[in-house]
Amino acid sequence: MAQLDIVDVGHAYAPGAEEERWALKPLNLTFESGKTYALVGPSGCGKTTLLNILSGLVRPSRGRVRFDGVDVTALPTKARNIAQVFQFPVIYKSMTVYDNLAFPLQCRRWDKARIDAKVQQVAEALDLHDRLRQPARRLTADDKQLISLGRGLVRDDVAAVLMDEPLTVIDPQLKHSLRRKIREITEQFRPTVIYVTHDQYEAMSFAQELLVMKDGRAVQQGTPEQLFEAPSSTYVGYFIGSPAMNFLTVDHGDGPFALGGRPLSAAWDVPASTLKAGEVQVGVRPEHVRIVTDPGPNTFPGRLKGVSDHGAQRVLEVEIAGQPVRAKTPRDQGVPVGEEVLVHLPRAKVLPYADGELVLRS
Ligand SMILES: Nc1ncnc2c1ncn2[C@@H]1O[C@H](COP(=O)(O)OP(=O)(O)OP(=O)(O)O)[C@@H](O)[C@H]1O
Repeated sequence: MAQLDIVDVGHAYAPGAEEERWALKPLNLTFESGKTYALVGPSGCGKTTLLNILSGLVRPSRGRVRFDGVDVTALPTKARNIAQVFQFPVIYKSMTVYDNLAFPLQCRRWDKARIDAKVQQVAEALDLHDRLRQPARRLTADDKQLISLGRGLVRDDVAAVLMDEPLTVIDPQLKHSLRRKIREITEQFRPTVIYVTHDQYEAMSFAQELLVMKDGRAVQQGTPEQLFEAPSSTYVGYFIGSPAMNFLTVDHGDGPFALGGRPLSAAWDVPASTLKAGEVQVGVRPEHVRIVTDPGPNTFPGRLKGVSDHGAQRVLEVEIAGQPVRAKTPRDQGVPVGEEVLVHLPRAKVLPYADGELVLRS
């Protein structure tokens, strides 16, 4: 498996377009060997363009693509030695499951015994070992998608596995198990994986690192935990997490922040001199918001506006100083009686944002 480097790569579909309108603004990225990455963001943010630049389907308007230090920018897809899994499973319909998995190795002229050992190993991992003699066309869509992945994994020399929304056509009830299966397999075989999805939950539960994209830019890269605990912008805070992060506009003068006339402390102090005139917000995840019975620091009177069920948890819709706040609480905690509630925002989990960007600890 290879390390993939994107060096000052940018792309415009319309030649001559000004850089601000490029589908992918010039950027530098490293995808380390053996790690799983998810490119995540709303439709049109440039995920597929970046993936296609890695696969060679799109030649970037600018910059270089390197696999293990070798410049592959000018190489076509088939010379890059990558495996691809698309939205729709790609299988050889007339072949058995065995032959689908064996085909890439036959093309590489492996001997029969070696092919057999490798196909058996990968089929075991995919849970397809008892269906190797079946025609591949008879399998369900999720199993066909596993074959697409398996065809990449049988090759020892594959540089990376690129997946573009591989769960799109899978039945909702099978998505969860297929995602778990793909994750188990990638942990076992440790390929370099770049996985494109617009679904943040899919990205968070699959990848070791996420790259959040917006308007052709990579706005934050980090582990699921880093993106959850410290979104670098309100955009990432809204995009990652369910429900989204709460953002509350606060008053700020020379002293600490205030919400509805009461002091509100953030995880770190932000000197007033570092804040420009724009809007200042604090962000706090619904998972960290607490409904309490006693007044205290960072505790605000609120009104309970609604309750919704999220499986094992409930989401309480509260209003503090006229602003909506969501609290995610375990189901067994019960629902407060009456409309008047006290809401605690734990200081360590309250992050400061100015003009939509996280204010870093100075
Ligand atoms: N072949 C193309 N020709 C012209 N413009 C394109 C082409 N492909 C993509 N674009 C534009 O480039 C931008 C980025 O598209 P891209 O498909 O990379 O985004 P995406 O995040 O993968 O979105 P989606 O999830 O909808 O595929 C969009 O504005 C899109 O309309």
